[in-house]
Amino acid sequence: MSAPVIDSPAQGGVPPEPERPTSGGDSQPQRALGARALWAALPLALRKLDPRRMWRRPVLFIVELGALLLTALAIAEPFLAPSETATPIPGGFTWAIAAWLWATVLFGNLAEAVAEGRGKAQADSLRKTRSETPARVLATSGAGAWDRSADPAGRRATLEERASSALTIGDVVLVEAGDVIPGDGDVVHGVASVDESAITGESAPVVREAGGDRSAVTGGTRVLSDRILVRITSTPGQTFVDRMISLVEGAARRKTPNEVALDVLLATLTLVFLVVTLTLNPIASSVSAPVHLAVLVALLVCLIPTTISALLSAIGIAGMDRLVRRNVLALSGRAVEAAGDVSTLLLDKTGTITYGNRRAVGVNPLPGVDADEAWSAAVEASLADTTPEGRSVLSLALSDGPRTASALAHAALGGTPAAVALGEGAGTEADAHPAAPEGASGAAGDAAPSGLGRLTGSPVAFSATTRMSGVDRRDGSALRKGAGSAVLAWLDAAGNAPEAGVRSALEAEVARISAQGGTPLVVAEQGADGGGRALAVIHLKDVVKTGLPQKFAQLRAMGIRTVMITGDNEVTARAIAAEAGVDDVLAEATPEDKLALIKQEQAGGRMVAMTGDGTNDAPALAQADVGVAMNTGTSAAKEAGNMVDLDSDPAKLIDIVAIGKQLLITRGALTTFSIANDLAKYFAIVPAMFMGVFPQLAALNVMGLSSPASAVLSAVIFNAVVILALIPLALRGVRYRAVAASQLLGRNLLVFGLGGVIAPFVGIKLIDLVVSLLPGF
Ligand SMILES: Nc1ncnc2c1ncn2[C@@H]1O[C@H](COP(=O)(O)OP(=O)(O)OP(=O)(O)O)[C@@H](O)[C@H]1O
Ligand SMILES: [K+]
Ligand SMILES: [Mg+2]
Repeated sequence: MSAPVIDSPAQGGVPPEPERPTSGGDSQPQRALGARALWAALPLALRKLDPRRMWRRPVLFIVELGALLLTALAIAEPFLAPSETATPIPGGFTWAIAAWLWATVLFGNLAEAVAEGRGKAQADSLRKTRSETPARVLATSGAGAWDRSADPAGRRATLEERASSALTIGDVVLVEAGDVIPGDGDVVHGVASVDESAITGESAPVVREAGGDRSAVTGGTRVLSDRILVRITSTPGQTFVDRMISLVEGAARRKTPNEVALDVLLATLTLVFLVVTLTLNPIASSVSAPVHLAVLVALLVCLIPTTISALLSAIGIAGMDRLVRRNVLALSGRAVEAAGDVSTLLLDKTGTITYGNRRAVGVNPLPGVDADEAWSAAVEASLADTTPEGRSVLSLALSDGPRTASALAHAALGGTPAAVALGEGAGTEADAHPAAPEGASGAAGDAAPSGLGRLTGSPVAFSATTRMSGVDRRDGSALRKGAGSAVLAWLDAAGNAPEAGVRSALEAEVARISAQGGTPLVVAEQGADGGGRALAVIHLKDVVKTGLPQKFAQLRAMGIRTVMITGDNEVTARAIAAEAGVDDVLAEATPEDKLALIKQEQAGGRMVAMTGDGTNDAPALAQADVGVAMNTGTSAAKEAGNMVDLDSDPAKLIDIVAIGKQLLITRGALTTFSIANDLAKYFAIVPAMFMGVFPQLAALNVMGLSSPASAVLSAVIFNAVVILALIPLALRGVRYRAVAASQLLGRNLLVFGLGGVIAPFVGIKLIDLVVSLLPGF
């Protein structure tokens, strides 16, 4: 819990944001914003005074120029002939104003520096994961070594030791239990449990495996068991951890379009006040002596919106930092803002709503098909299927299938070229399986693609668009397994629609599996001569993540509609949707359908968030306003989204939306406060400036300030101090509560608008009481 150190006057009644402990990524136990944090940020704040950096913040840049000008004037003044001015100026006045203008700029820089400094400790601990590790690179040229369709020569792969910093995209490295993964990549062979705590802070190991939606691994994490082949997908220096570091340090941050727009508005306002101030003397010259330069600059600085300009970037950085503390990496500030306005959340099913560990648990023959034939077809249709689902069919057949199917599965699981490269004997799995006949393992010398044992023909890989996988046999016949509708359409197209009896049995089986939330895969065969039939239904099982219904109810209360979009069939989708508690489902969706749905929602003016993990979700993640990729997902998904959730928790969007809303509200509130504040300062300074000339103006001196010089200096001091006082609020954020936006707006206008008007009157008066003690003021 960060303790509010300085309470701003406008903050009354806004309870501090409740902060939960996060599972990890937060190496600082406390982020209390005390004097220590401000002190630690001072060097950076001083470096930010460099005009080459300053000009990006035009309002503060004007203040810096004013400070420079008055410093020069203060130095030169003793050597200049005294001239009469409208305001009586005591000695040291110019110095005092100049000093407080420097303080104003410094406080503005401090706000940004403190915000940036908060990620420092985490960045340092992330840096440790980037240490150099030796990598064992597969020396056979590129893909051939592990590609199943490669020439059998690929089996003679050798390993070459190389430094992790010398890896290039496309290298395939061998990583074994105990090794640190040398770079970001996708697992192309094998399954391993991986300790990702260095990045996620979560100590439970995660499973990473080839082929599916859980294939991405991050450099710097450690393999705990087994061995995997990883194809490197990013060059050293541009890895996920590198991006994380620059993110938590705020180095990668760019102004969001909204911030740019606000900046332009504030700069325009500044320009207007600049013109007003510059024309003051020429206009007043007929009735009055000129206004002293220090008073003019003070007036300008008090009128321009310094408060919000100083705090603007800190508010944005703090929003991203709050996400990091909840283990969400926002890769763009724009996404954080968009999150505040999200009204629809689309979620992928497998791996997002479910754990994504979809495994075959049964192969059920259809009427007229014997078990042997059904299982063998299921295995054969999975021989070339590299997805975890496909491999799970082989493992199931190996352990539970009839003898022929089991032997076939055994042949396929042993002796792939990749397995040879890994040093796996062609009989690793056979040892556990006595039924495996001699000679079934290893496919060397076979005419078939190496390692695929009995696969004679060309493999048909799974795609989310066809929703099928299988094999086209040499003799012209073909096997397919996949979504019921897809396989039936495949049979139908060749005039092989199953007869009524089979069809109803098939439908009953599909319905039975679907009703349990399982994924049914129908296996079918078509001969070269035209005949064809459905053979079996494979039951894939997955588990819904816990605690989702309550979380989705919370999203509903926030006005966000949740829609699950899945490639799975309607019944399965509905079963899972009911269990998870989402509002709506779109079933049998192809990647194009997902994309189209997002575009359609966006066309209706709605902000859309999407969470997903698969490569087939990537286009949708990229199109969504907020695209949250699960950390368990593929590199492509993580690349496409603008946020990554290290905890892979679809309900994380609740936090993301709350933080986005809080960011928008905080910025709105502080903008209101800043502008209301500046108007009030006008009443302090203008009467003071001309009181000598127009005594009637004394009526405007409602605060009863001690002298014109004290009034001007007090206003400048207040203007600087208010920035410092509001830094904690800017970083912590105005508390967001799930109430109607209009209610929130009204309340904030009242608190921050009224507060902004009243605060300077009280503050300036108090400062004036102190300043008036100075001689001459
Ligand atoms: N290895 C496979 N072989 C054949 N068909 C498959 C395979 N894996 C999945 N399918 C079928 O294709 C459909 C779409 O699969 P996929 O996992 O790509 O869907 P998705 O759009 O990512 O949706 P979700 O991940 O939410 O289930 C599945 O529902 C299933 O019917
Ligand atoms: K100001
Ligand atoms: Mg998916």
